[in-house]
Amino acid sequence: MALSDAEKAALELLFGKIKADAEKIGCEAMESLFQHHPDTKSHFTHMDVTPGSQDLKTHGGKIIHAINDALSHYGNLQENLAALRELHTNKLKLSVDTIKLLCGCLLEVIVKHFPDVDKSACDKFLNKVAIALISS
Ligand code: HEM
Repeated sequence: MALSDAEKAALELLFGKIKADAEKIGCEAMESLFQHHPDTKSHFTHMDVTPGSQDLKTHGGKIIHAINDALSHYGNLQENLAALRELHTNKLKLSVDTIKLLCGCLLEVIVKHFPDVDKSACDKFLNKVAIALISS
């Protein structure tokens, strides 16, 4: 189901705050991914995956900015995420289920930092991003 205007507005407000701490929050999501799903580390052998490493902060920041950008282009998600879809589908050969693992970890981290978040709207949006990141 599509996000309502109210849900989208609330998420924009939320991501405005998340963006201000993008590296920290993105890094925590990556740490959670590796903790709960250690197999996913195999995609990051070229990075320092030690918790709190600069690599994880930089990469985490990129993820948050990409998701925030996708929210700004919500009506046009497919086009906005075309380059990242090419990367994650064709180059990295990830499945949508693997992408959703990170979405789940990110949601957990967001709830920790912003307990009042509309969890279901956030989950709905992250799910749409996951689907748009992988072409079947
Ligand atoms: C919501 C989910 C995700 C988003 C928004 C996302 C976003 C991104 C972004 C923005 C980049 C950087 C692209 C660039 O530098 O041009 C990237 C790279 C990458 N992503 Fe994802 N990603 C997601 C999920 C995942 C998952 C679950 C994995 C693996 C388990 C993964 C593996 C990678 C890898 C290996 C790279 C290349 C890293 C590098 O060499 O710099 N991504 N992703």
